[in-house]
Amino acid sequence: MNPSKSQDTANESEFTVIKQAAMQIELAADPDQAIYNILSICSRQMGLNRGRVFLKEANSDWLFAAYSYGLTPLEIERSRFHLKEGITGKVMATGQAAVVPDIDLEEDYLFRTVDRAALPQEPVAFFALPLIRKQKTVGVLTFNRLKNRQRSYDRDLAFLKIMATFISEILAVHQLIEQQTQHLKHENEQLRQVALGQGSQYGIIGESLALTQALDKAARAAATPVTVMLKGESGTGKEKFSRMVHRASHRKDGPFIAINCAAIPKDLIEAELFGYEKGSFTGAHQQKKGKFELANKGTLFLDEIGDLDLDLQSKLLRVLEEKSVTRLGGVEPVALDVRIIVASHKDLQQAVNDGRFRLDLFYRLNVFPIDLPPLRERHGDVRILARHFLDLTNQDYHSNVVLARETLGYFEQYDWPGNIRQLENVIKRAVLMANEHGIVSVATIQNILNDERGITHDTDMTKGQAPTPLMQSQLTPPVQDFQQHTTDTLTRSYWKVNQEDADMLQAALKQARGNKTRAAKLLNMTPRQLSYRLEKLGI
Ligand SMILES: Nc1ncnc2c1ncn2[C@@H]1O[C@H](COP(=O)(O)OP(=O)(O)OP(=O)(O)O)[C@@H](O)[C@H]1O
Repeated sequence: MNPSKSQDTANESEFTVIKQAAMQIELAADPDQAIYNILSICSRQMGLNRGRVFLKEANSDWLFAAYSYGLTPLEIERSRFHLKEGITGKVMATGQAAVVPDIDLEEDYLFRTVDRAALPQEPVAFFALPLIRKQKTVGVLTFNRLKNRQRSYDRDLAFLKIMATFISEILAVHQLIEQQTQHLKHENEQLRQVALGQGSQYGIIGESLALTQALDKAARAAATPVTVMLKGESGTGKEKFSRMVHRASHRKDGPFIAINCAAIPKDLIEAELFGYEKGSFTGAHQQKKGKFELANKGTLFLDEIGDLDLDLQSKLLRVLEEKSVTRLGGVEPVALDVRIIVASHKDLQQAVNDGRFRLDLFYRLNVFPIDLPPLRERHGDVRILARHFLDLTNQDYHSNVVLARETLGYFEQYDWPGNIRQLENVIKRAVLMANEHGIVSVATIQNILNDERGITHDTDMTKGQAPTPLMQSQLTPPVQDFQQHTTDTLTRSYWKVNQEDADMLQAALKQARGNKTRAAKLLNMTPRQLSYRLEKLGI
């Protein structure tokens, strides 16, 4: 071949190799792969063998082969040089490239990595180039090649300088990615801790993204006087969040007053909310402050706001607009300084569309909505909550019950229509029904859930349709007064008394050694409710 033609071909193939090597910079996120590819290209296409990239070990004066091509694991392990040792050490110290034309004639060549016998018998050359970043030597790139080849040392050196630049670039980009990832991880962890800390401080347990987002919003709302609307299915923690907003706000030393608009008979709720003057209606024997007045300088939580009838809705709107309340039968308005938090498991927008909720009131209340996720969307939280409720129940019952591993798995795939309240209730019941070894099996949980099949969980928030009221027990004792009524309604939500509950009542009695007051406490009901149920069930 004529010499200039062969030179052209060599240039062309070198250019192709450089292009291939340059493309590896795109892989900088995976430096193992990117640098391995470059060292492999150098060996296979340029005859530059046993490529190694030496970097400094953290907090030591030793260099090690962080990346290599064509070396055995043992050779890689032996590739360690002190900063003052050999040619590699010199290049690291001086930042100058070194070419050893014949390693057998070079005193500083240590033969540490590869035995001489393992190399070709003919003379072998060695190249060592500094890897430079911001004028600092950060590592050394080394190769062997046969001494007697057509390509000049200068030409190989020039080519390797380009490779060293690519490798330095890859290391730098990788370091940047690592730093940024670490920074983001750190930031994420801090945010997670803040959100978790916010929650656990207020007894709100869980780590899921959906919950953390809700916690973050609640924390923001707490810092302002804004009206908050908590939206979520029954048992998702609306009351718990309302307490958090109050306690995290500057009103925390003021009163927190909660009222469940659905639990109070229609004809009594107005007096409950706004108060009344003595003699204003039959039975009003003395003046009474309403919830608004009681919540002055604090927070008023109006739960199930969607259950207020239209007439009361307009009265409520007036109070909110005028920031004052006039007791029933009174004339003097009382000025109010109250943060309002409302909650509804109903879709209030739908209620507005259906003409069941006033649009102007909706706008006044829906200033800062916070969606509370149902348990089925809080991935990972079911396990944490289950363990949390188990600990609490074990403490309360002085027991040491554990959940079988499969039980936790079963919990995770269950839909939890009654959300956290249902999970809490199921755990309490499960502790009472654990086997003689104190283990709760999946079968026990299935029995408990089967018992509950008659309960209609009101999930209007997700379905956007008219709610079906929670099934009330046929055996509900007569209501004594508002307070009792409210508490009873909350406790009763998951109590559907039927023959199947007999087992549980008996288990509680056994655990309480026949003491009904203690058994009632274990079951989260009043002694009167327990006696009533025992009587009806003929126990
Ligand atoms: N994230 C949570 N961590 C621990 N316990 C929780 C959490 N959320 C709710 N709970 C518990 O679950 C039960 C139901 O919560 P809460 O009463 O706040 O729900 P709700 O949405 O107001 O229900 P409803 O709409 O039926 O009134 C309570 O016993 C509460 O303490």
